[in-house]
Parts: sequence; C-alpha cells; structure tokens
Amino acid sequence: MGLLIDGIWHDQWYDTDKHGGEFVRESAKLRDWITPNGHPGPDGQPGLPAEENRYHLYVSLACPWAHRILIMRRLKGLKGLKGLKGLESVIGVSHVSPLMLDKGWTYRQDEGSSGDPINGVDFHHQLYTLTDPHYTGRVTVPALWDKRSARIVNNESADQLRMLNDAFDDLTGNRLDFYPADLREIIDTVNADVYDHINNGVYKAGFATEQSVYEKHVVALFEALDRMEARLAENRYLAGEWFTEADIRLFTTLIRFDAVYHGHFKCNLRRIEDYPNLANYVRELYQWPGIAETVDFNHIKRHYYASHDTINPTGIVPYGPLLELDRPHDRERLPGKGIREKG
Ligand SMILES: N[C@@H](CCC(=O)N[C@@H](CS)C(=O)NCC(=O)O)C(=O)O
Repeated sequence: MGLLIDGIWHDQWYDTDKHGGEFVRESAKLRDWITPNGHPGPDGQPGLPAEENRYHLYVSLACPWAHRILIMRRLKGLKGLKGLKGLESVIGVSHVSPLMLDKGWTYRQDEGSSGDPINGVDFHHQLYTLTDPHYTGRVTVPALWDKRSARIVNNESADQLRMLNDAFDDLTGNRLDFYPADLREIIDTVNADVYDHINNGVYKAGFATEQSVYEKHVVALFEALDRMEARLAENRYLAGEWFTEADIRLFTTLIRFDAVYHGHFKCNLRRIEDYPNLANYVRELYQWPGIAETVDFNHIKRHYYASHDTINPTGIVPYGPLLELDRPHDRERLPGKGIREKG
C-alpha cells in the first residue's frame, strides 16, 4: 500500500498520527466527465464524448467504491449482452488481484487478477504515471481509462456512477434512471449520511489508531445504520418506491459488512443480519437480476484480511460467516416500483 509522489511510488500507509489517530481519505483528483456529446460535465468539468469501446474500467472486485460501478455498468447494459447491437461490451473491465501489498494494487494473474490487456502494466500505479508522469497522490480503484487519449480520465466512483447513468444511453438504448430529477434532493441527503457514516464510516473505525477515535466512529456508524433501518421500515428503497443510486451506494458496504467489517474493522455492535429491514433489503438487492454476479466474496475476504497486515498480521482469512443471501426476503410487503425509466 502506498502512494505516488512526483511520479515515484512510495510504500507508505495513511499517516494517522498526523491526524490524532484518524484515517483521513484523500479526495480524488482526476475528474473529467463523459457526456453524450463531449460537452462539459454538470459542474463544468472537461467533457469527453461517449463512444463504444473507447473507455475501460480498472477495478478491484473487493473494493466497495469500485463495486458501485460494476453494478451500474451491469444494470445500464454497458457490460453488453451478446446480440445488443453486436457489442460484447460498451465499457470493458480489468480487475486487480485481491492483494494490495508493498507495490499497491497489481495485475498479477497468478494472484487472481484478470491482467491488463489494454496497457499491459503490472501495477495499478503505472496507469497513474502513464496519465501524468509527475502524479502525486493515492493510487485508487475504480479508474476510468480513455483508450483514445491514453490516460485515466476519472478516479472518483461517485462521478462515474452519474456518467454511466446518462452518457451512454444513445449507444445502448438503456433508459433506466438511477438519479431521477425529482428524487435528487432526497438521494443527495441520504448519500451524504451514508457516505460519511457508513461507506467511509467503516474505514474510519477500522483504520483508527486511537481507542477514542475508533469508538467515536463506530458509534456514529451504528447510529447511521439505525437511521437506515428505520427508513427501510417505511420505504422499500432509500428514496422511497424507486430503486436509485442511493441503494447501490449503501448496498456495497452492507454486503461486505458481516463478512469483513464486523470482524476485521471491529464494527461489531451488531451484524446486518441482526437488523430485520437491512437484512431483508440487502437480500432483495443481492437477488436483483445482475447484481449477485458482481459480488465476489473470495476477492472481498482475501483483500481485506490478507492486505492489511497492521490489523491482521497473520493474513488468515476467516472461513465464515454463512450468509445464505439467496434466502427469501420480505420486501414485497412495501410498495416498490423498481427502477425509473427516463421519460
Ligand atoms: N473516493 C474514491 C475512493 C476509492 C478508494 O479509496 N479505493 C480504495 C480501494 S477500496 C483504494 O484503491 N485504496 C488505495 C489507497 O487508498 O491507497 C472513489 O470512491 O472512487
């Protein structure tokens, strides 16, 4: 695990001492935006046009941020279906090995990576120095690569979710809308709570190096899970009757929770299984057509337990838990309309 400083790889973990024992996540730096016609993004970001087979995603199957994009890619038909305009895939994918050790993420096929057929690199950080030979910052997945300009155009999953929701519709004919205009306010409000206290909350608890810091974040995490449990008692999905990006963003943390965060990150006040609504909700989403195939517990468990040697020095990966995510769920008791179509 490490970072690039002026294009040179340094094997060094986040400096929690500098922040009183807190894990402080760095903001993503590569923020260009893909739009249908190459116009700028919603906040004036430099735009690139959506084109078939021009962009490539570099992901980790273990990473909850990358997992969001794999789900969106699948549900938006960007993974491609044989016969769909003859496309294999509108956006291709390569995944790293589950182990993130002294060289960071790697494309070692003997350790479970798909390899990198596009650039043939061994290490994920090389994609960052191909993008900018003087790159300084953390080297993260998911990274969205443009084969035309030969660089990473975006390394922020929240941005990528929005681009995939909109930019490629004319190419795929897929009009599903995970961020409908009339639900944006509620989606943004839920996302902010989920991001700070749950998605990033598990990391803030798990990577804390001071007891009091850990306790503060673990309490805030479970208060937020309690809020989501209450919301899902009344609502089929987080924004009400429609399945939106807010659900994808919560799902990727929930699906890892009992297998990893509960033990490895010491987030153990309760399991998701102990929350009736969250447990049924996570099963409904897991069973949604196309989602289970994006979930890889082998990568998930091996990554966390075998990569963070400060937390789990032996690297032993727990055998359980038994999750039985295919069990029936009870969410039909609440009104739901599925995924909105754009008008
Ligand atoms: N804000 C980024 C965060 C991505 C991220 O932190 N990914 C992790 C994997 S789960 C990573 O690559 N970490 C490497 C590091 O921080 O050095 C996003 O959502 O895309």
